[in-house]
Amino acid sequence: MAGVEVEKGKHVQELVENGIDLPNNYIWESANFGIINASVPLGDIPVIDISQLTESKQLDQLQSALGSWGCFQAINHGIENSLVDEIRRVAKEFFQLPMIEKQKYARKTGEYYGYGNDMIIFQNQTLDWNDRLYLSIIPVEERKFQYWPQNPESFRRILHEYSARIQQTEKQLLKAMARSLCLEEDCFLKKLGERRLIDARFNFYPPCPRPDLALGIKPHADGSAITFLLQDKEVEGLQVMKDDRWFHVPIIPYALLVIVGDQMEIMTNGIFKSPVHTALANSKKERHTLVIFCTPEPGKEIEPVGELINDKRPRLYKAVRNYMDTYFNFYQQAKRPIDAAKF
Ligand SMILES: O=C(O)CCC(=O)C(=O)O
Ligand SMILES: [Fe+2]
Repeated sequence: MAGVEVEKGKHVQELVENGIDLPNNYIWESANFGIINASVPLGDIPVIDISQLTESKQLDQLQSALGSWGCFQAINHGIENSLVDEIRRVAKEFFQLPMIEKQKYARKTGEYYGYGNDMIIFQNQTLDWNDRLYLSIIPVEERKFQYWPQNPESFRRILHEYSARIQQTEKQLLKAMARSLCLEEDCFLKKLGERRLIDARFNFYPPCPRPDLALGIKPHADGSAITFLLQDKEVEGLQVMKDDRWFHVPIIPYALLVIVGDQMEIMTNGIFKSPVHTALANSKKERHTLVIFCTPEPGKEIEPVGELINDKRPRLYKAVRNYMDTYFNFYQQAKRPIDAAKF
């Protein structure tokens, strides 16, 4: 990925603090997957107690959720409410720091990690109304601590605890996903590799002067295997597409929204769906979310599981290595990035 960024823009927060009108490069003529619409229906997204995934009823529920919505609200995920409160608090405190303090962790042009805003990859790209802090959390030895805030003082400790819990949940869920498809339970874990990566992306959406014209995050499908999204406790904004229609994702304050990523769609030969989703901007309230991306070990080749290819279901995807390299080429086109991996 390094080197593809053509230019680095201003943080959204700086635009807001300088009181300027919405710049042209944030304005969507019409979003690729439909126009911005704040009045879509609330989605009936399945809610699954993931402490019960040993039971066949819950496994059936899981399979059905991931094959239709491509996401579900996980409750009883093993991360205590107090830790969720803590991570929300330190994230908010970080984004409230003066710009000069946050800039100590600034993302370098062309790199992923650090504090920054939407990467400018195309000359005429429409930008997301969002600032973010992007950190690699697993494997622990590969953390780039120069980007891990030391202010607020407890940030690193709390993120470390959260990472450990997420890592357990990821493993448990990847096994359950395999079992729900009658596959050997380590099947996805092996495909993704021992040294697979987990990244954290703290999203901050400042209030936006024209939420009818700008988007918090453009429509996209995640390039991960699976994603854990901790929504803002109070402020809505996330929409997910199902059968070509948009739905609001309801807030369940301590649930994690588990989203199928493109790698999982490839491994399951299209049985699990990597859904297109977007986040709206909000005129009055700021919004914070924490997104955890679980991705394959770098260089691993990802392809459909053999057992999921048969006469009724021909192979849909090629083997793909370093899928994220192709990801941004499709980022802003009117098709899902995963189409790059189709035959
Ligand atoms: O913040 C949200 O609600 C969505 C974020 C998201 O989809 C992402 O960071 O990939
Ligand atoms: Fe996403």
